[in-house]
Amino acid sequence: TGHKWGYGEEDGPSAWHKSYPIAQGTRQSPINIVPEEAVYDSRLPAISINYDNCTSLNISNNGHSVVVEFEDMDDRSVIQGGPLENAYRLKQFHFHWGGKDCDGSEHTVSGKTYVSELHLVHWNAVRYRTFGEAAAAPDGLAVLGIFMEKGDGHGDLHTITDALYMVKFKGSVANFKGFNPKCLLPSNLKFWTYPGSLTTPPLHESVTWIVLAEPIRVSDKQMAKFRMLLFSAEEEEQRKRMENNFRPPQPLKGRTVRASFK
Ligand SMILES: NCCOCCOCCNC(=O)c1ccc(S(N)(=O)=O)cc1
Ligand SMILES: [Zn+2]
Repeated sequence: TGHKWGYGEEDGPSAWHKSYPIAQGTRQSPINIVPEEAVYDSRLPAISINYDNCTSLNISNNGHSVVVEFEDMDDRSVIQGGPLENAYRLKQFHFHWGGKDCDGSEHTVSGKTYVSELHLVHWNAVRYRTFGEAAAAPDGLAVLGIFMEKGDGHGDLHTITDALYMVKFKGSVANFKGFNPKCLLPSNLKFWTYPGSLTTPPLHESVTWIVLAEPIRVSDKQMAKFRMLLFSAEEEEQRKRMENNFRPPQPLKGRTVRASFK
C-alpha cells in the first residue's frame, strides 16, 4: 500500500523524501566509504556465514530489482559475528546495477563506483517475530553488501543470470530451488560496518550494514542479462529497462564506519 516510487526523474531517490521523510534521517544508506577514515576495530569478530542448509524458494521481479527468496522459518541459514549480537536469518538477496559500466553500485569506496552491488538481507529472528517487525527496528536487519566489478564471468553467477529471462516483467515469479548464495561470496570476508537503513522506500533505519571490501567479478554478458529485465509489467504499453536501480550515497551525519582490517 506504500506510495509508488521508482528510479526515474519524477519518482526517483531525490523525490522519495516527499512520501518517506526518513529519507533525510540521520542513518540513511548507502554511503561513500572512505577507508582512511574507517576506524579499525581489532575486537570485531570475523563474520560467520552459515548457508549450508539454506533453502532458496523463488526468483522474482518486484519492479525495482530481481530478488531470490529463502525459507526463513528457522535458523537454517544465518549470518553472525562481526558487529552482530545475534544470529540473523537469510531472507532474500537482490541486486542494484547501472545502465552502463560507469556506475551501478549503491555504496562507493572513496568515490569509486562498481558496476553492481549484491545485497544479502537477513533479519533478527531472536528479537523479532516477523521480517516486517524486524525491518522497522533499529537492530532488526543485517545486510551483507558485495561489490561486483567488471571482469571475466563469475562461475556461479550464471545460474542467476541464466534464470533472468523467466522474470523479465514486473510481477513475474519463477521456481528457483537449490541455489546456495555462499558461492557468490569473495574469498576474503574483510569488511566495513556501520549503522544504516534500507536503500529503498520505506528507508527504515533498521540495517546494520556489513560491506565486504573484496569485490566479485561479473562479465559484460552477465550484466547485459540484468539489463534486459524490465521495470514494467507485461501489460504496460511503454517498456522501461530495469537499470540504474541504485540510490546515491547519503550524508554520513557523524556516523563511524568500522573496519575489520587494517
Ligand atoms: N510493509 C510491511 C512490512 O514492512 C517491511 C519494510 O520493507 C519491505 C520491503 N523492503 C525490503 O524488504 C528491503 C530489504 C532490503 C533493502 S536494501 N537495498 O537496503 O538491501 C531494501 C528494502
Ligand atoms: Zn539492496
